[in-house]
Amino acid sequence: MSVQGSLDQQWARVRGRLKDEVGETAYRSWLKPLTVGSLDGGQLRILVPTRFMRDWIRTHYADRIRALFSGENPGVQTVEIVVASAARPETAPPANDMPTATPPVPVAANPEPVTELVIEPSPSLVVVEDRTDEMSAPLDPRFTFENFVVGKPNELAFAAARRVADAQAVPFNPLFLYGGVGLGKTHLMHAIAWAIRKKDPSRRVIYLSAEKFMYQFIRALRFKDTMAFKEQFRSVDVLMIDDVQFISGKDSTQEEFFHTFNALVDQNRQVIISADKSPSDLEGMEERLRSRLGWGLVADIHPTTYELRLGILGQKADRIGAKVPPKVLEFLAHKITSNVRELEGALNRIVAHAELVGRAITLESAQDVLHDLLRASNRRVTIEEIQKKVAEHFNIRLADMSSARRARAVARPRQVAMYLAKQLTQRSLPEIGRKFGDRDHTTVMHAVRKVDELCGTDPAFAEDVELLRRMLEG
Ligand SMILES: Nc1ncnc2c1ncn2[C@@H]1O[C@H](COP(=O)(O)OP(=O)(O)OP(=O)(O)O)[C@@H](O)[C@H]1O
Repeated sequence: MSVQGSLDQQWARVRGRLKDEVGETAYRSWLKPLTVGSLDGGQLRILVPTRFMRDWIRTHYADRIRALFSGENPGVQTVEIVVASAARPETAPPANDMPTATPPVPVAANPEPVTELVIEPSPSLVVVEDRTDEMSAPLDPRFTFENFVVGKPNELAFAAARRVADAQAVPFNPLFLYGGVGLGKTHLMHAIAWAIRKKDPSRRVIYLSAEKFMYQFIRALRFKDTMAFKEQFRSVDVLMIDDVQFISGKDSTQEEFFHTFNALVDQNRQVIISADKSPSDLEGMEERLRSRLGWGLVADIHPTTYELRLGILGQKADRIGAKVPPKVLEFLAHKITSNVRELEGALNRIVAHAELVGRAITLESAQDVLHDLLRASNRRVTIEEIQKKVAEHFNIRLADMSSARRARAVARPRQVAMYLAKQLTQRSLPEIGRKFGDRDHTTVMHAVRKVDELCGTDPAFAEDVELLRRMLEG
């Protein structure tokens, strides 16, 4: 037998093993179109029909191909994945990624721009309990309902997600979750998938980002495989598409999505969508799609509050078994207000640092570790901000910063705010006095002295003041 002949045979065996390992769907999508090229000085060339397949295979399968092939043929030391028209895909895709004079099956009036064709695939397609589909990546095990901290800003979205997960019949279609970056949309979607999976493993749930939906669609177009694409998406029980704003302005993907969406809703299958904006605010989205997206329940996730941030930090610290003093958690909840992802990142950094240096976490160490982060959010602090933070901290009304009330519960926080205004701003005593309900500069002076004195005698009070100072100045 020729060398090529035996390579072909070895490849056939390797492919058989790969098929068993990755499953029929992934095999058909990615591995079947590959052919074996030459073996030269230990380097085996595997030929793929397109550049994006090359990149995907390199990232996901090249190591495995090498391991299996060298088992068949010890002469194989490395595997190189190369684009070559010699590859023989069953579906006969074009030889490269660039558009040909007659592009494959342009189904919509406005074909996608060419750049969409080279979007890097990544394994974010998750098919829960569809065991035949090995394209699936696992759901994030941390993203469960149990790990989701509920507060005012997300209670509606949480309740809606729970309802969808628990209901026997489709309660509203679609469920549309929207909110800013890092506020828990993906977390809730995964939580729904986990809950459904637990309750009824036979239900087919697909979760994927709109970007991957588009990628799959374009790939199906290129491989003239749109029937399989449609079948895959229209036969599910629950379809979740994350970050749907991604397909704004992508007309043919929108078109396909619209049909998929309608087909599922018509069959009373649950559709769950997330986006960074409400359906009516999704620019670049066809009117009929926008309107359909708003037909079910639209639930927004608001920016976090201090209480929610503190709750999330507490839960997260417990979960990772880290001993973080409450003051540090409060400090973080005050300082990192952008989104939950950053909040978690900050906590992780502090915990990792403490473990590394073998020291307990303190307010000082936290501040050191997060120096860069805090500096970035650092601005010149104003008296108004000081008043607001101090009022929040001591749980009094902001109006009492300027009111005439003299009860200790109000007067003491007011003094603290004056003290901090003196410390943290360039304002003179009379200026500060004016901001606190037109008080005299001697009142401010007295407040500064009083707070100084209390800090010397009452450690808990000193700690409070220090915490506030750090929060305000970063
Ligand atoms: N209420 C919450 N309780 C616990 N963890 C949360 C909560 N909200 C968000 N998180 C966590 O914050 C991180 C970011 O959340 P997620 O990825 O779901 O955000 P997103 O809204 O999908 O953001 P993006 O718009 O970037 O996709 C995740 O680690 C998630 O677990």
